[in-house]
Amino acid sequence: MMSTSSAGKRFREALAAEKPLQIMGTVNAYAAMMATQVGYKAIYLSGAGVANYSYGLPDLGITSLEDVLIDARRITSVVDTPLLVDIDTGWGGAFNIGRTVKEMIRAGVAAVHIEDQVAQKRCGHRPNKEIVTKGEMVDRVKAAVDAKTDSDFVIMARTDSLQAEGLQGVIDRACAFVEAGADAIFAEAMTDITMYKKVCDAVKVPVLANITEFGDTPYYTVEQLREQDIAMVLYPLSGTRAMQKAALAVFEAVRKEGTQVNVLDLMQKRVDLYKFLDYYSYEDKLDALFKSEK
Ligand SMILES: C[C@](O)(C(=O)O)[C@H](CC(=O)O)C(=O)O
Ligand SMILES: [Mg+2]
Repeated sequence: MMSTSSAGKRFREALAAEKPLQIMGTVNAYAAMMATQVGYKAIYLSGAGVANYSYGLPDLGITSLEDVLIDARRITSVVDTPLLVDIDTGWGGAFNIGRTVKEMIRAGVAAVHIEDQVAQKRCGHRPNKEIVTKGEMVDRVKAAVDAKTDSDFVIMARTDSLQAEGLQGVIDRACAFVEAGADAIFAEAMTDITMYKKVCDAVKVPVLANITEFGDTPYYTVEQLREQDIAMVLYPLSGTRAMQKAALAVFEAVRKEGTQVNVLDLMQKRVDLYKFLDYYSYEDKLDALFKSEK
């Protein structure tokens, strides 16, 4: 049963129900179904995920609004779980950002995060990131907030400023973005757990911690982050990275050994696939249809 309440409202309900809210990255519709059935109350479409795995491109601001919308729509078509989407820098000036927000809401997305990097952005956990001025990012946030057609839709402002401006820069920016109407803050690439509390204390909106792998942030637990007052924990690509590693092992084994028998354990079984897809109920309907035609 698809829900009738707005996706933004469902995201806010999830935030109220779980602290910190675990947000699991789901690179495609099927991953979204699995994460939902495992019990995640919110899911995520990663910009890096779309670029890397849907388009075979690095996460450098090369993909566009429509590229991300295609993947977002596929997810919102099959699950009600509120979806947070990475819109990078919003893909342009104020009018572009406004259009991005409206299209995301139309696509059934619950929340987006927009960041203060230059258009030619990098992954948040890479060196030499360049950021726009606080004023320019405030304009981005205002354009995003202004474009909301659902007041419950969540605009999360991400700041990549730790590298260039230190923690004080992060805090100053976060406060300015909240002032401009941001509903939540994404404190990107924090390097020490105590930084989170300082950001949370400075702003009165929910703050997200990105616990991505192989980056600048240690693997803080939900428990540790709760103590810092963090409201959301993001795992943008955890399942996806595991999928790629398993697939590579299978590709290599079949090529080398001429059979897949030694890598079957890396694969999801047909019965499990069908369970997550609710395949059997489709088959039952099909059987009933054919029977009634006889
Ligand atoms: C969250 C992120 O923006 C993403 O696109 O998933 C990336 C994640 C990553 O590269 O590990 C980021 O942190 O920049
Ligand atoms: Mg990203």
